[in-house]
Amino acid sequence: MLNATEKFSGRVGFLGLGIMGAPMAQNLIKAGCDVTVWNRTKSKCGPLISLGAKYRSSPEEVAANCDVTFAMLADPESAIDVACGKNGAVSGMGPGKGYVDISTVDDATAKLINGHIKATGALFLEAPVSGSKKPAEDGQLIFLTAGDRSLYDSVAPFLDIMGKSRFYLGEVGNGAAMKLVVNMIMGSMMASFSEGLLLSKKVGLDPNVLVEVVSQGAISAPMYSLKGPSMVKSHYPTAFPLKHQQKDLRLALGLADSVSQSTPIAAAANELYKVAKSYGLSDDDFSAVIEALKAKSHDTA
Ligand SMILES: NC(=O)C1=CN([C@@H]2O[C@H](COP(=O)(O)OP(=O)(O)OC[C@H]3O[C@@H](n4cnc5c(N)ncnc54)[C@H](OP(=O)(O)O)[C@@H]3O)[C@@H](O)[C@H]2O)C=CC1
Ligand SMILES: O=CCCC(=O)O
Repeated sequence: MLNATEKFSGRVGFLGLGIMGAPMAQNLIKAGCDVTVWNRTKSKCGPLISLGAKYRSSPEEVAANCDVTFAMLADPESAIDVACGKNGAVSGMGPGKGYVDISTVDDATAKLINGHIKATGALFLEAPVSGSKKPAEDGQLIFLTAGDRSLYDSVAPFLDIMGKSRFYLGEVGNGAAMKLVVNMIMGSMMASFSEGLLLSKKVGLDPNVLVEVVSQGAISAPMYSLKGPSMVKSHYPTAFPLKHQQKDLRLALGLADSVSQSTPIAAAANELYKVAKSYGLSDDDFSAVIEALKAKSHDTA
């Protein structure tokens, strides 16, 4: 089993090589880690194999051949399937091993996977991340972890390759909850920003100037400066897929419901993302939510 003094010497598995998983695994390889990859669509493993990664043909085989296995999957369904399904990672786990799920899921999913992993004698850590495609490429992610403290300590050197900071939040479920609260705020912020861009244009202002004004004041956020100029041009190059933002709002609303917390702004934002999905924008960046508002006001400019 890995420990903090055996920096980078353990065998590391990585399941899920999408927008986030691929650059995260790449950073581990570039740092000299012994990485074995698997992805549902095998072709995405190619570039990482070229960089030195090993390949195994199922999550089970990856887990069986690695000390610690990371998973970065789309949603609760895929996270459960890859961990607990046929030839899933659980089948290859056992005492001395660890499973770290980085996917954004709800607390019930994190607890379910934790239960299956722990039943094998292995350790479990949930570790969803804040930060998008570029921070993943730059090793600047923020890890929101919870679960087995000893696994957290063991994998800290790997988290530090992929990220700039890490939080340990205690019981399994707290990582998912923190991530969902953060993304609930983010989804509402983007919906509100979209309304502002369209309103500024409708009243004859230059939305590019609005972006500049916002960037200099108290509501400045990197997200606005980063996405605003493209949104003005109706360009939505995908960093965080809109379908995932809507999934996170849906899960956050479920979390709020479970504790009878009122979240009317997030609920309204969720409806907008659902409209955007119905327009075929699921795989565009989540900033494409602005298109839902354009259609509502019959403004296609
Ligand atoms: N993009 C971002 O900015 C961020 C995303 N996240 C979260 O990270 C996770 C991954 O995001 P991202 O990389 O952007 O997403 P992508 O959609 O790019 O990648 C999703 C990954 O999940 C795999 N997958 C999907 N369904 C299944 C399934 N049924 N069985 C097996 N594998 C499956 C995909 O495999 P395949 O290649 O075969 O489709 C792919 O590897 C999500 O939970 C997202 O919410 C968190 C922070 C930032
Ligand atoms: O889950 C996606 C988060 C994107 C970000 O934090 O920029």
